[in-house]
Amino acid sequence: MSTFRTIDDLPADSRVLVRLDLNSPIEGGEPQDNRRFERHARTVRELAEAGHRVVCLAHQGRPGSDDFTSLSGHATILSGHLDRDVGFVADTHGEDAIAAIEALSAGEVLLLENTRMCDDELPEAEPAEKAETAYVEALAPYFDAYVNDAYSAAHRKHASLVGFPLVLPAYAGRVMETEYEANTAIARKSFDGPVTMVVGGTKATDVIGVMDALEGTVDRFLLGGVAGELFLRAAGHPVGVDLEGMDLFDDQWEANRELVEGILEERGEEIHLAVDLAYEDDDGERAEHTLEEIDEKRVGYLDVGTETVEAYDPLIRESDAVFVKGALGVFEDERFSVGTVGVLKAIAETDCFSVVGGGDTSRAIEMYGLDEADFSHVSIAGGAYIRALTGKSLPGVELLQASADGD
Ligand SMILES: Nc1ncnc2c1ncn2[C@@H]1O[C@H](COP(=O)(O)OP(=O)(O)OP(=O)(O)O)[C@@H](O)[C@H]1O
Ligand SMILES: O=C(O)[C@H](O)COP(=O)(O)O
Repeated sequence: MSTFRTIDDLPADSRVLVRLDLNSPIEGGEPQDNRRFERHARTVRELAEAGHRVVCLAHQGRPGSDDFTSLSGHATILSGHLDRDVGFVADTHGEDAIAAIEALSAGEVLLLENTRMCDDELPEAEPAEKAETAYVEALAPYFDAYVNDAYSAAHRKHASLVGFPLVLPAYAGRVMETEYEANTAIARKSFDGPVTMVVGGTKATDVIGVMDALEGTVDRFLLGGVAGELFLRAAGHPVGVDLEGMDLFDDQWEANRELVEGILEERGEEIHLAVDLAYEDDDGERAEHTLEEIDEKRVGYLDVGTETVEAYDPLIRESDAVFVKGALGVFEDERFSVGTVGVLKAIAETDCFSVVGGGDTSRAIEMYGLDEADFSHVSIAGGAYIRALTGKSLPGVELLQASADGD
């Protein structure tokens, strides 16, 4: 484990400023409950039950985007998970925020307004600069400690993530601890048997970068999704191209072509590609093509095929560790969930160390009735998970370590 201080080390009766990541899908203007609330509730509950005064910070969306909203609905959802009131004030650091902070009693919880509604939060800048913003200077004097629980945002150098830990003693929350442990395992742990990575999803550029960075760490990659088709294209199969109206493959192919061809040529033995692919036929049913049958891409492929799942299954079962980044198909449609659910089931049935990352992909676990307890860790991080896999440190994490070292 790192040299963080954790919330176990907090002095009694602290006034604690806690950074959470409650960034959520927004539907009809309302945040949708998801794993992030449940996970962060554990940290907040512990702090409140220990008698600290707990003031939470979080962001939602980016200025100008449709999901850039107030956090009032987030307070309601968090409150439901905690089974205790979460006060909300529609102010980031002005008079109303300060009055609400001052009115807080031991064990009470307050959520301040979306950090990104404060001009000082964005853009990214060095911690020393962020520590001198009006935002940090206005809030910090009201607190004894800063807790960063927002592992999934810890790759951002925003004021609420890097400013406060410079001016307040900083501690890791429970989510920060567990995410850090699991997501850096690929770099820190050594495994006796094969290490496998399941790679899919739509963000091919990201995952291909991960594959490049993990040379020598991962023994084999099982591919599907968009990245899988790009590798098949590099192997000479006429897939991985955009059909009319599609915008998934060609740009990512241009951006990654050399890398994909290089990986395939130099590390081909590590790369396992689909042997069949699934599509929607004219009757709206799932249908499959073997690679041999594909002489031209005529349909959009939405999943790996059944034979591919059969080929991947034993490779997973003999692994000592499996990391998942991205779904093997459009699992949100049950007809095209075979690949994603097939590999997740195989992982769940083994004792291997397993991490499932990516907000979209991890949703398949509850959608298809799998038990989260059958995985070592289901990450709530997207970009931060990618960075951890590629061995990069996160500014928010570094500052927690620096804060502990400075004592
Ligand atoms: N062949 C495919 N064509 C189109 N979409 C696909 C295909 N295969 C998988 N997907 C989609 O990929 C999505 C999941 O991958 P994504 O790249 O969003 O990664 P993630 O790691 O789960 O999420 P995030 O990085 O956003 O946290 C799923 O929603 C699925 O529908
Ligand atoms: O949802 C996330 O992945 C994090 O909250 C980071 O959000 P961002 O990409 O808008 O910084």
